[in-house]
Amino acid sequence: MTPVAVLGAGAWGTTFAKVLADAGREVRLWSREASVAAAVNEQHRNEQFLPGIDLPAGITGTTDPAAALAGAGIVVVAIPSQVARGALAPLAPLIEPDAVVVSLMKGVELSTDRLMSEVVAESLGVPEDRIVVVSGPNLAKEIAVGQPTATVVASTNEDAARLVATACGNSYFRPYTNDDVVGIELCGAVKNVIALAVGIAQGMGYGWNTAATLINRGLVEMTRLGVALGARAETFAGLAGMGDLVATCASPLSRNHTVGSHLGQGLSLDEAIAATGGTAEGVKSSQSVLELAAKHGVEMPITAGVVAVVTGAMPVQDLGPMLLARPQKAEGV
Ligand SMILES: NC(=O)C1=CN([C@@H]2O[C@H](COP(=O)(O)OP(=O)(O)OC[C@H]3O[C@@H](n4cnc5c(N)ncnc54)[C@H](O)[C@@H]3O)[C@@H](O)[C@H]2O)C=CC1
Ligand SMILES: O=C(CO)COP(=O)(O)O
Repeated sequence: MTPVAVLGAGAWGTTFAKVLADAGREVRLWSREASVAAAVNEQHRNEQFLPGIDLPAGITGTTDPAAALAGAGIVVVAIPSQVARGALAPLAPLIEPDAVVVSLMKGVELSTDRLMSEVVAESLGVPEDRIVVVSGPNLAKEIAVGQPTATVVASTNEDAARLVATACGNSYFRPYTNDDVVGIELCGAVKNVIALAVGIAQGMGYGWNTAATLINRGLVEMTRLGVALGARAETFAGLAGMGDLVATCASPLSRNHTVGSHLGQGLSLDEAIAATGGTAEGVKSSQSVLELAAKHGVEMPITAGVVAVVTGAMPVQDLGPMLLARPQKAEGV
């Protein structure tokens, strides 16, 4: 078995490295922070991004991308979506010619509206049949302590999906394969936007009826966009769609939910992001998701409302009244 390289040693990159190591793989974890790489090697810890978790000895930290990538048959990318292209492009010559590249990222690139599988393929020069995406109800802090969960491993190439599923499946992490890459990626990106909306509502003091309404109508609008982009409607009812909506919209561990909650309590966007810490992808991806929707003539009212709030075009108190004032209609996608 070849080693696995994980690029990005944040909360999820480090946790996924642990998942792989617990599944028996040798893992090289590339970090841009020398202190993180040193702590992984010397203390088997990453206190900066994943505090309190002991990491297996099978994970080696490095700041040298060549050392991480040499001989790696699987390369996992866990870098925030908006900086992924710039971070990955210089690494293209270092990727092994037959390596499978896995995106763990849940966002859509601003200004290009590209999905992360497209960003990875373009920036690393890897063909679509060697790209895999992993998405599901996967809150890093729960998985890092071994709580059971499932995920979806998606690729247009079934062999590549199986390779990655075999590499990461262990006693607490259960992967299901899927060939609907576009659908799985949209699930991951749009659920973050809906989690912002639910967080806002809960921060304003609203309860579970409001949350359930946003989650369910969020599912409808993410499905509508997905179908317009060629995804299968049933993908959105699966783990990466409904499953991750439940996890992200309900858990205080979600950074997107937390940013939303701070906004609902009256903090400014900058204050909400600072008070949350970590990467809340929905803040920027809400804008690229809405642009994608506009290009395809798809209506996404909750996403539009979140964009209006995070761009400062609408006060947070107006989000609910705006959504409820929309014309009545029949239920359905
Ligand atoms: N944390 C979680 O529970 C989950 C996160 N994800 C997704 O994984 C991706 C990464 O998220 P986290 O690891 O949680 O973020 P994080 O905020 O914990 O860590 C971000 C990591 O990216 C690195 N980084 C930032 N800018 C960089 C650059 N320009 N070049 C190289 N490295 C850079 C940081 O050094 C850090 O290691 C996001 O797309 C997120 O939506 C997906 C599932 C679960
Ligand atoms: O994607 C996640 C859970 O599946 C993590 O959500 P946050 O990025 O909102 O923390």
